[in-house]
Amino acid sequence: MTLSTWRYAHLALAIISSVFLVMASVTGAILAIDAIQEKMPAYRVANFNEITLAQSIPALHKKYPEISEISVDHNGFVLLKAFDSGGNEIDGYVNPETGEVLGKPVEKSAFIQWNIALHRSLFLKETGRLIIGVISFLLVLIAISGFALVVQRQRGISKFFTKVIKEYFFQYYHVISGRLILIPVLIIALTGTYLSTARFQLFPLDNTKHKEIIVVDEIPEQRNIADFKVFNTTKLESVQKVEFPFADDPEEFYTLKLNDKELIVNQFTGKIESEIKYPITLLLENLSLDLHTGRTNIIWAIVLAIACLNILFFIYSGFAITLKRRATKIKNKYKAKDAEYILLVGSENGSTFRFANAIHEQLNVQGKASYLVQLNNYTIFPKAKHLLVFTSTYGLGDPPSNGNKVLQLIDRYPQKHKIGFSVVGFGSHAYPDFCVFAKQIHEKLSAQEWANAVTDLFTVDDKSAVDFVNWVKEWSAKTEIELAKTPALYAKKPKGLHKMMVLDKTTISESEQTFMLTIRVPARTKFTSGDLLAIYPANDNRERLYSVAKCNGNVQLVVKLHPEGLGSGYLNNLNIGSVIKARMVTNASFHQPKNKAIAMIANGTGIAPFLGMILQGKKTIPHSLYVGFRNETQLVKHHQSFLEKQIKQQKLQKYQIAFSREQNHCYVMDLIRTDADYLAQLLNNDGVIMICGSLLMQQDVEKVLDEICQEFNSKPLSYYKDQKQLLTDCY
Ligand SMILES: Cc1cc2nc3c(=O)[nH]c(=O)nc-3n(C[C@H](O)[C@H](O)[C@H](O)COP(=O)(O)O)c2cc1C
Repeated sequence: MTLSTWRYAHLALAIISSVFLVMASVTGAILAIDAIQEKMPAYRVANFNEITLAQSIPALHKKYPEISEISVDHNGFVLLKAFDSGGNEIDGYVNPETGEVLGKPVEKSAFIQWNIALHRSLFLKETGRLIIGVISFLLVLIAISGFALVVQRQRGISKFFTKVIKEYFFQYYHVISGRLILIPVLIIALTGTYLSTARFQLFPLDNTKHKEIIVVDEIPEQRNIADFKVFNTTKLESVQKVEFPFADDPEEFYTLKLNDKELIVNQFTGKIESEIKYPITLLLENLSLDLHTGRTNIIWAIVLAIACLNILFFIYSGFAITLKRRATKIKNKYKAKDAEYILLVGSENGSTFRFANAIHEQLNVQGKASYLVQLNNYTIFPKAKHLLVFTSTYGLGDPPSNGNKVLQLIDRYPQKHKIGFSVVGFGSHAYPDFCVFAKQIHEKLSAQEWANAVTDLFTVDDKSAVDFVNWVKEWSAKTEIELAKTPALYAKKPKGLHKMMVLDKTTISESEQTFMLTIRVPARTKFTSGDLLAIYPANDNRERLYSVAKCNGNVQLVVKLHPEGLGSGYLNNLNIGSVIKARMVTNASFHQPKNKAIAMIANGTGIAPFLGMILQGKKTIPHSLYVGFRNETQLVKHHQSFLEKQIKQQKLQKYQIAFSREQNHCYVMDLIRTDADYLAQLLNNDGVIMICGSLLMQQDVEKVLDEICQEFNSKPLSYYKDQKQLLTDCY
């Protein structure tokens, strides 16, 4: 069967059974937890597996002269029904070796009984049991089709447990957890199905009865139960129930109901008078019950509980995968017969549609008659000038399911006039057959008389917008049709954005092109100085990142307005009270090291994260700052007064400012040179240097620091870099 057939079978079965499966999984998990709990007051004695009936029965008789029955449940608890020598009735769990009463059997709570009824029969009696039986069987089929899908995805049974390539969260964990929990799910499903069939007596019944017993042996004078062979060879663990003889009458016997057979035993001689072996169907029913409920083994009960919860995750993630696949809507303004640009898309999970749609929309905006269609809808396109094929590859270089017929269709529908074509393959180098199906289409089209290749085959690895733009540039140049060439436009839209409000903003002027913004982030946002704020100024996927200071729980940015700057222009246009959509990006490699002396080096807007780090600093840890600006502007004065305040509060040990365009022309490198001794010592004493600002400044500063390290510490700067004593965030 092909991948898509298995996939449709898997999906159809899941849809049909999902509601019942959810109910059965939830109640199943509750009952599995109940089975675990049931074992908690442990009435099972330590050497239970060793005790024989010959040891237990005489011991119990000593304490309880009148015993009617002993039963042993699936937990290994021994339940005694008897009267003691005082004539008191006993009905409880006992120690089988001493007769000590350990506890009373407890009835299942109403809640658990309600769950059992729902799980077994949906409160619909026989009809419900039938439905549950069918659902169990569907679960068997789902597990089998799921197994086949994993085998196909991993390319063979032998690679079943090899690495799964992560495409996205739901797809990845659906496969990963599916592989791990497949066997328990299959066992739950098979045993559930068997229990239902047994309930409806689909297998022939075994009505074997004990033969009529005629006792021929004489009654011995002394009866010694401990010597009965059958009691000596029967351990408690293989016993379900022992029914005791009513009276000292030769017609009364012991009835031993064991796990696999039933025996009638002479109460005077210990002779087995009759034996019935249970039919295999009954043994299977008991085994199914043990496996389905986890009643005999706590570890298995835990596995069952996990498997039930996992079924819920399968259902959720399975539907999330399907919805993602189906989310792609095709909107066409033109009909196939009128269109000049035919965009044929082969896609399994929908991502290739995103790229094709981006081209389709641009052609439409330019008034070109574009028609987007799935590969399998290939037909005659009477007015087509350009055929663009965008297709992914699956399995062993196989087509995606909406493109599995296209190679035959190309043969069946030869176009009637010359058409230019171009093929873009979407695939992943993680798979050995990279973009093989796109190659096949390219070759197929190249062999058609009517087809002219406008470009060579282009390939896109792992949905790379940059790779895609390489094709856009080439096709656009060849056809002279203008298309957007910024990769960000073809990349995935950002997710997880939060609303954030502008609390404060300084203004710019002719002499001051840098401004400061204070933004309130949602209450539970975790961030610290040195992290980045990601904004999307054009409401598309173009992202701009700004290094932040954390001041009183708010984000503080220092931004320089660039003439054509997308991000800086957007931020500058915001007013106090404006709300933006943005997200915080953790920048762990530029977090303030704890309990270490720090020298901070910055130029221009690079001061931003340090303003927060100084505020967050401790009085006992020395922090120093070296910063360079062009001119002494209003904002710089604002920074100065902030730094003075921090010096007074002992959060900052010292700071120095260099102005490159003021009279004395000083650069941040000059400040570092004059403090060489201090910085060399700082590094020697395990301190850290942090640099934030322009890449050019970083290069120059690192050069000077290297000279200092060589001169004072006889070590290169790279030594301290390796020790993580030099942290940088430059742009
Ligand atoms: C199960 C599976 C099998 C894949 N097999 C291949 C393959 O054989 N060759 C390849 O180049 N890419 C392979 N890929 C990667 C996809 O072709 C690639 O992610 C593509 O961008 C998906 O596009 P779509 O979302 O439009 O289907 C495979 C992906 C998955 C999930």
